[in-house]
Amino acid sequence: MNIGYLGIPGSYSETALTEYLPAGASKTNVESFDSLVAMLKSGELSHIILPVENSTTGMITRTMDLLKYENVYIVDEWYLPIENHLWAKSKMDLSELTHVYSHPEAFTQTEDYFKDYPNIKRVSYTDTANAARHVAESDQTTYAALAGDRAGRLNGLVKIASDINSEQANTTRFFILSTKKNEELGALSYFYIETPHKPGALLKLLNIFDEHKCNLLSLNSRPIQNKPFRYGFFIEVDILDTNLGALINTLKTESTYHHTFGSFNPFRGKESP
Ligand SMILES: O=C(O)C(=O)Cc1ccccc1
Repeated sequence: MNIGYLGIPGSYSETALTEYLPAGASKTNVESFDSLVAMLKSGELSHIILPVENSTTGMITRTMDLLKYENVYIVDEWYLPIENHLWAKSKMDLSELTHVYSHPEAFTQTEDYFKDYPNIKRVSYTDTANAARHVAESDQTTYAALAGDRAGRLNGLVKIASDINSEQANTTRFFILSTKKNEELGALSYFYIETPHKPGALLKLLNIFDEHKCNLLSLNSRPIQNKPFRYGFFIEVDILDTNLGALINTLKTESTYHHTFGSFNPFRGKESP
């Protein structure tokens, strides 16, 4: 098992993967979400880990949108509590700060904090750990990185602002994906479905879940590319009392496009060492 993750050691994806990693599996660092999906499809990686949902900001569309039309499946999930900190080369006053480097997802989670610092320029970087490395290697003492503890410490930086998330309980959910479905059924399933553009189409779809005794866990609508103001739906359900095969067959009758991301078991928490 060779699992690809975004960034370099210390990134949130790598931290989640280090906690998740099954015995004997290896980690491969990759520069972008697109490359991770491409390397999974080509067979270069057997699995990838992607951040997919955040407790503060909801579905992470920049990853989920990459999966809609691919034959990839969710085999497991992991939850990582995330504290974003500001890291610089040395102790400094926040008023001296000119640039903050980070992954866009970390900026989304800390939006409120930066309202008080309108002069600080936020610069997108490949991942939070690479942003920390960039600040460590730069000559500029007015630069900082927005990143987690491991990224800051691994790059020898100094914390200048601690836990600046907009919400206190900030947790990110990760999916572990493969091109092979789990052989055994898990308790959860996840779908992406496009319906005919007709009155009642979504209602018909939701009725199917009801008829198959599925507890709906989440529903997110996303614009369909090149079809302005038309939407597809990501739907997550509990399938404990459901015949998944029968459910999928019925869903197909009411959808113009349908992908089932297999089924998987819910996160049970970190095992104690
Ligand atoms: O940039 C990282 O460290 C990542 O792994 C992406 C990310 C950023 C913020 C929250 C979760 C994942």
